[in-house]
Amino acid sequence: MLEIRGATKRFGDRTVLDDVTFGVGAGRLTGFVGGNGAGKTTTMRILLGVLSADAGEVLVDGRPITADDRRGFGYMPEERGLYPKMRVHEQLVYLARLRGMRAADASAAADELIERLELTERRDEPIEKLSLGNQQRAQIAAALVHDPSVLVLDEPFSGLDPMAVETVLRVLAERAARGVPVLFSSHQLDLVERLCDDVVVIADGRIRAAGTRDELRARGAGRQWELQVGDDAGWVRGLHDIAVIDFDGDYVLFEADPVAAQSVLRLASERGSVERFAPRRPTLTEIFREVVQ
Ligand SMILES: Nc1ncnc2c1ncn2[C@@H]1O[C@H](COP(=O)(O)OP(=O)(O)OP(=O)(O)O)[C@@H](O)[C@H]1O
Repeated sequence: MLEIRGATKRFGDRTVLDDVTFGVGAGRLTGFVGGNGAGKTTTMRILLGVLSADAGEVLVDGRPITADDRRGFGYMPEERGLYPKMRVHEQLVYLARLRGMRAADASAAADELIERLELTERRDEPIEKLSLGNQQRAQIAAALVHDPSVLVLDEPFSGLDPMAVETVLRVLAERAARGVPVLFSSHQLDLVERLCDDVVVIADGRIRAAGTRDELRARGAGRQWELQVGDDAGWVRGLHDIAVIDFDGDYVLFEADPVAAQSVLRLASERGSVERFAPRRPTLTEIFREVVQ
């Protein structure tokens, strides 16, 4: 378990992180979402120790983090940092050796990742000759090659095509399944919604929501309702204490408190058959919009 507690960071007189607290559980894929300038990169740099916080602490398994813990981390920084002239396999072996791996193990780990990330045909090409998407895959391989105990990845999916997203996701999910806490930032809420076990939302340097993906979605549930009736549902639009969001013949999506929603259901069943009546769980994008307001 990786945790950050009460982290505050100021640049000059600007507070860019304000009492940031959240955890990344062992074996959990945790998405870190927030708009431009929200504080994701700054938080990740503090987790990695490349930036120090003005207040707060970073913990591993409940105790203060050490330099030794950090040596075991895998990090994909915002400013991608591979050597342009080095060849992919050579680069990965070099990085793994820096982290103390034996030459044969480093080479085997590099080859395994090259295969898993579908870079086999680029194995011996210099990084600078690769397409941007392939450079990104090589970056991800660089973060993983020394078999890290924790993974912190800044926008690992940006610039990847949908097939590459799936490939990278499989590799990350596999690491998480081995018990590694995985934190990654992303602007792509649809991706986070699909991929993550847990979600942390940051805006203006403050954590606005954190929890399992399903908890977050359930939090927003209970206000929107879907009703499908046997014939025309137009009468719902004439009701007062509800707000119709979407209407299509025999279907209506509306916002209402639970009591008002129940009275809509009662009216509907008095009028005829009710095919479906259920609360609608909002998407992560909707939750995000709401919590960052
Ligand atoms: N070294 C610095 N000096 C001054 N301000 C900084 C510095 N680094 C970051 N900031 C400011 O801190 C705020 C948070 O930046 P940060 O890079 O953490 O956001 P982010 O959520 O990663 O954004 P993005 O999604 O755009 O990368 C921004 O307003 C940024 O301008």
